[in-house]
Amino acid sequence: MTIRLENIRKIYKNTGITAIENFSHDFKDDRFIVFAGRSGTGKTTLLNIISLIDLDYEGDYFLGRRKISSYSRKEIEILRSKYFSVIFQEYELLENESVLENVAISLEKKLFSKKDNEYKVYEMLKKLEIEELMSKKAKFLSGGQRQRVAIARGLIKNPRFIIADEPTSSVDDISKKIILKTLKEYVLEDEKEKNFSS
Ligand SMILES: Nc1ncnc2c1ncn2[C@@H]1O[C@H](COP(=O)(O)OP(=O)(O)OP(=O)(O)O)[C@@H](O)[C@H]1O
Repeated sequence: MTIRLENIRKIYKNTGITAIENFSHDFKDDRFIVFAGRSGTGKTTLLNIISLIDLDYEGDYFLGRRKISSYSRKEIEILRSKYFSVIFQEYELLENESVLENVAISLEKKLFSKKDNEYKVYEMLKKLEIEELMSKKAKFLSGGQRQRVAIARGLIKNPRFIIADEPTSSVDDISKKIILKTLKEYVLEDEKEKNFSS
């Protein structure tokens, strides 16, 4: 599946700032893409548009063959939760819940038994090297561990697209390495596993 952006222009109405001007690109779902650029060049703005958080822009956005603007708000919400996982720098966890609960929350509970869910979470935590923290409450975790929990939560629902805005900017070096390795492996792994075909 491809995301196609055509002539995207974003003006923040409150300030009149043009954050994106005439941006066009095709994004394939089997690529690991990094946006680099000076502060204020529109990276976060673009990620918000791609992940269907910001719908207020000019230009066309195609998800697969269909234009996003042809869907209702409700349908867009469903698309967002089905196809995207978004990971921000300021990760929000349920502080009084365990790591297991924090990650399992994004699984479709009705599809699996509790035991199956636990196993899936365990396997994902293992990839991020935090399986030993499974029963620990979120409030007792370090910054790097918290971000790894957020990544596990994003990946376990098997999204087509994972959008991460500076996911390693405020974590320790070991967490940084593990996060990048896991994200790359996820993107480049066999396509067959992912949510339905394009
Ligand atoms: N909510 C907003 N309202 C008004 N202007 C905004 C808003 N968010 C961003 N901007 C402006 O849009 C431009 C692009 O900002 P954006 O945050 O997308 O850049 P960035 O490349 O992600 O920056 P950084 O690397 O510092 O995170 C900037 O000039 C910024 O001031």
